[in-house]
Amino acid sequence: MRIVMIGHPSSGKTTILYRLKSGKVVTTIPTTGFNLETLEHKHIRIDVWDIGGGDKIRALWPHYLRDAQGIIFVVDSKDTEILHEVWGDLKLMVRLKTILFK
Ligand SMILES: Nc1nc2c(ncn2[C@@H]2O[C@H](COP(=O)(O)OP(=O)(O)OP(=O)(O)O)[C@@H](O)[C@H]2O)c(=O)[nH]1
Ligand SMILES: [Mg+2]
Repeated sequence: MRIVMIGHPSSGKTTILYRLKSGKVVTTIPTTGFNLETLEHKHIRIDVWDIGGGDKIRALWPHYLRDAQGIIFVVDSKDTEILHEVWGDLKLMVRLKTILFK
C-alpha cells in the first residue's frame, strides 16, 4: 500500500514519518527530494512517501499522487499566517486527484 504525505515546508511531515517508523522524535533538515519508509501494521506493508514541501518538488505532486492509495496532508495549525496558502494547496491536491483518477 502506498501513502503519500504532502504539505507546506516545515509543517512536520518528516517528523511524523520517523515518529511512525521508530516511535522517536528525530532532528530533521528540510527535505529536498523525498523520504521513503516502509511500515508494517497488522501484517500490511505500507510504503510512506514523505515529499519535501519546497516549490521545486511541488511541481512533482502529480507524479507522486498518481499512484497513491492514500494521502496525508500535513498542516501546522500554529502557523495561522499561511493558512490561506495551505487552503490553496489543499484545493490543488483535490483537483489533481480528481484529474488523475478520471
Ligand atoms: N513544536 C513542534 N515542532 C515540530 C512538530 N513537528 C515538527 N516540528 C519541528 O518543525 C520543524 C520542521 O519539521 P519537519 O518534520 O522537518 O518538516 P517537513 O514538513 O518535513 O518540512 P520540509 O521537508 O521542508 O517540507 C523541525 O524543527 C521539527 O522539529 C510538532 O508537532 N511540534
Ligand atoms: Mg521534510
